[in-house]
Amino acid sequence: MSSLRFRVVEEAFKKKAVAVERPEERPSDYFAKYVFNREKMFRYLPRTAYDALVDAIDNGKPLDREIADMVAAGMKKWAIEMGVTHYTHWFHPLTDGTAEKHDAFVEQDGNGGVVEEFSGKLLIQQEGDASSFPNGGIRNTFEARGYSAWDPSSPAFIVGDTLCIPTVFISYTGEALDYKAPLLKSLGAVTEAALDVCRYFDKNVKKVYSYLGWEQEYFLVDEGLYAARPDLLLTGRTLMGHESSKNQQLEDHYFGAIPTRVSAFMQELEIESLKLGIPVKTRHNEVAPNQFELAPIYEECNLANDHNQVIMELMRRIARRHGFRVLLHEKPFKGVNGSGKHNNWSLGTDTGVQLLSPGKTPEDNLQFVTFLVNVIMAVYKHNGLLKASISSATNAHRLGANEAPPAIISIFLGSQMSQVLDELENCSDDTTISFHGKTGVNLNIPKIPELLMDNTDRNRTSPFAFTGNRFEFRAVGSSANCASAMIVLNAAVAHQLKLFKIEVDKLIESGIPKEKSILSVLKSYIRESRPIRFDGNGYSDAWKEEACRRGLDCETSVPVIFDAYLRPSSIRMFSETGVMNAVELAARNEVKWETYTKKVQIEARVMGDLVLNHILPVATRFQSMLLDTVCKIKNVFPEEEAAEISARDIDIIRKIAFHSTAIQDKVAAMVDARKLANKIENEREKAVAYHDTVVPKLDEIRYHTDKLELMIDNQMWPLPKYRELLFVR
Ligand SMILES: NC(=O)CC[C@H](N)C(=O)O
Repeated sequence: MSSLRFRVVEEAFKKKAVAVERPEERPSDYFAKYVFNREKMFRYLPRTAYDALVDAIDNGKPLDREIADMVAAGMKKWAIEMGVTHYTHWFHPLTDGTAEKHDAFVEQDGNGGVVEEFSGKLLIQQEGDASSFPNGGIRNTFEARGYSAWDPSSPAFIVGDTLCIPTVFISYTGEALDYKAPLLKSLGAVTEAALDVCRYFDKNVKKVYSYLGWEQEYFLVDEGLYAARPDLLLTGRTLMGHESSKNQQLEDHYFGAIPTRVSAFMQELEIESLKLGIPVKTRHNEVAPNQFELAPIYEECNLANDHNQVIMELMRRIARRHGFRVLLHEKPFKGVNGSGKHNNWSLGTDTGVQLLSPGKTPEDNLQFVTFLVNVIMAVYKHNGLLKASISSATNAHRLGANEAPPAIISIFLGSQMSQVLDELENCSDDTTISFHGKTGVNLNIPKIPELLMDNTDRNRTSPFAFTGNRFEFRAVGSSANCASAMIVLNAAVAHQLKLFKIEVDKLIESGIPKEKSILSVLKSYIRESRPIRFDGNGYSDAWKEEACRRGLDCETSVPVIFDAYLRPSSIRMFSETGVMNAVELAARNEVKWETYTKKVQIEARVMGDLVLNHILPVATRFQSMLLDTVCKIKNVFPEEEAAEISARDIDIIRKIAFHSTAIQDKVAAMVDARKLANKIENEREKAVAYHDTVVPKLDEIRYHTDKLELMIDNQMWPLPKYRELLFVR
């Protein structure tokens, strides 16, 4: 009998919700308690330092050393009052995680004692060992320096006894080694390009913001059960497991009553998030059993992304206090919904206009259509690159099934907006615009309903859906750093808006009125970008064929998908927007290929260990028990009767032999494939070899193991089964 499995199941069943200590104040009182936000800046900084810092945050003005010293002193004072003893530069290396190295404030005072100090120098910049983080060959170990530099646009915050300072991480030669540096550059590019275009419509606009509202999906699994699954522990997903008879078919989990242990976890997570200034808003059961979702109110993109990184860490920590492990993997369980992190993206102005929201007047709507069509055009031109931005070894398991979009980027507009664009494209130039003297311009832009139906049912299979006032990039994976997708999207839209402006300006210079120039360019874009628009079922084979015919990127091999970063059109787009140069792009791809290989390699090793040391020995033992029974039957009964009685057991013995042999052979083949792939030096070719020769073996081994799970005595099966992992809570 498998004692560990039964013990953990029994213990999990006994667990009760952990009591959560609720603060006495209301959320609005403790919101951002641990954040050095404007209110605290005002309180703890001299006026000159406050003004300079606000100018740096709002307008990117550089801060001088003297001001940095004042800011550091104010931050330290606040942090020490909050009981803080350490500080850290907090950054996002290319690992899909965060990094922090804590230093105490203490310094020797020269008299045998210590004082607590924190200078502007330490706030602004710190040296780190770049070669110990993924760097794609940019830093060799013998010249390993890199440094982290303060990002004043994201406020410092306190976790435990440590003051965390958001920073970018770059090599000494200036290349970005993280997600934040290129994200900030892409945001600078898009807000500047969008501002230029906004000025066609409103000269009073001074600033444009790029917003992000992420939705974090995740699973919770009881900690004991998790510990009894080496595959979950080491790879984040189950490499084997026959599907549970009941899973999500009844659609009874989605939006259902939140289980009590989970509800306690969510309450604590929300309290801690609010204290860190994260405006968490929505919580609910997701589609798969034991799957849940959390979403905040949207924020400026860089801040929103920092908050997502903070919250993933918080989830991991708080889950453990509640006897759970949180699974952020995109597809922890085969056959049920995977987890996405839908990125709701939009642009807005300092005058309060949402640029992707239909307006009330025809002029407003021309502005709306301008931004809408340019986004569509950017996504069309860079659809392969956008796919590369969300692709990973883990997300590959999720795409294409259970409400996750397929591995082809297309845009869902919904019938109303599609109709508006069709009408625009087909109307003649003269009938489109008519002037009414000085009172303004009458644009015969088709009437756009103010409230567009958010047709969520039909956009479920769309990777990029328009939802009335924003786009929802649904293909992003739950474990990803949103920045990967946001860098590409913001940069591509920035580039597109710049091209648009050049074209429109040329027409205006040739004497064509502004509105007419804008419309004429838009019409050509609507025509050109038509292939990216698709409102149908993204899962159908017909769409796959159709998408290839339309010239959309239909590549499904993750390592090959990454090639999109190095296409001339991508390099041009990134360099012309100043977001990344060719060296950085090449280095990042090295990291992507290497990470892909290592993830598959780890899975292959875990799989080999599990089947050889956990599953096959049990299969043999059970088979031998059946053989015993068959022999005993033979001793007791006449030959014919014995054959009849033991027929079922003999059948199972044969099947176990068949599947066990298959597993043995396939593990050997997988090991050979790995050995061969490991000899390849080129990272891209190695990743391709892993994809083509190792990944299929994992699926084949799983097939046979899952068959064994169905025939071996339940008492003997060593790993917690899907029904236990998904339904015990
Ligand atoms: N209801 C939903 O939106 C499901 C989304 C799905 N879990 C995904 O992978 O994206």
